Amino acid sequence: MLPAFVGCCNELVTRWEDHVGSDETKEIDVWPEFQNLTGDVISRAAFGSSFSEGRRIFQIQSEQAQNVVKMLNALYLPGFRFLPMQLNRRVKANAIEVEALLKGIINKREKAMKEGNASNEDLLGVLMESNIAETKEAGTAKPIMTMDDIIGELKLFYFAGMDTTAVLLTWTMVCLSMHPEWQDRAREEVLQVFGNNQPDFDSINQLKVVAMIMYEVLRLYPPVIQFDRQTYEEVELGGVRYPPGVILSLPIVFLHHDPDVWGQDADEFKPERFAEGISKASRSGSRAFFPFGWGPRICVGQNFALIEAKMALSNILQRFSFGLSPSYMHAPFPVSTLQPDHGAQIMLNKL
Ligand code: HEM
Repeated sequence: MLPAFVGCCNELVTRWEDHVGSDETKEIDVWPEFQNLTGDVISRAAFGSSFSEGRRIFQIQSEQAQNVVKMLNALYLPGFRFLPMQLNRRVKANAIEVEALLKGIINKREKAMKEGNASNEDLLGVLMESNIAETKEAGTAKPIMTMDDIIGELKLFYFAGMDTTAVLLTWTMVCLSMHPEWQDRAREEVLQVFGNNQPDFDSINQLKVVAMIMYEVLRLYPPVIQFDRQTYEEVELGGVRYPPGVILSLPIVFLHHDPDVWGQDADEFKPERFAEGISKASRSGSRAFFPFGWGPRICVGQNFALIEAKMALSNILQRFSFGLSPSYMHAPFPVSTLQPDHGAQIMLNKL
């Protein structure tokens, strides 16, 4: 996965350098930039050499997420989604195109595996190899994971892994623009650890200030603002008995802003609260901080996301200083993730 991170981050900062050119300072909307970055990273990590086909998939998946939000915000009428309205037709056409693209990639890989010249270093390779191994172990002719299962897993990785990390990076740039003293501290640390060399996997964990900043951004602007659980048997919670089938919502964003847990300065950007780790940051220990969920279904991509975000931020801090553009309007808005409603316009200065 590391070459995917390094290659994509380098492309991003080189493009930004070209964008600033010989000007002293130049505006850029970092929100679509980070969507492209995280889409590229997930495409390379998932599909390796089929990266350009992967890119088309993430464009469609992004559009699908917006379409779903449009549908949820529309007046609900039973059966409405089956009518041949423009939005319904678009959603259906998108779903067909993604399935066809994914089937094409999987078939190509299957053929290459049979011919013995496929790499299993990407997610698709890992999924297909483990499927073959598990099917052999089970001694059945029918594969354990069907084509539809593999397609479902790949789609999930796009949905789960792209916009989430893009919003983390976007709010980090916004917060560091609003708090230049933390931007300076982060840059100092990055330069101390990496100098002007390419940030590498082994040393990324030495970044303590950057980690504190990322946690504080994840607390204030959790990319996923709530998650749900459904009771499968009768349970008692906080003195209330719930029958099976009840959906319970955990509002991450409210808990992350609760003054009883975080103190009266709960709404302020103060990365120093994480100086001694997550468990000492709040009055409730680590129980009040769950940007990646909790329990057996906790986010499987959390390390992937944090390494990717730290690597991208380190590359940016090595080359640029930045601040908010006068055109920036602060409007966090929950779409499928907590996104900047009017973009995130940042003024970049080459160092
Ligand atoms: C800052 C970035 C990210 C955040 C905040 C985030 C957050 C979350 C949350 C809250 C959940 C639900 C957990 C639960 O129900 O307890 C989740 C699930 C998941 N995430 Fe992430 N995620 C991020 C990045 C990623 C990345 C980069 C990937 C893939 C490479 C990924 C893959 C997944 C998958 C596959 C699931 C479903 C796990 C399951 O149901 O077992 N996520 N994520």
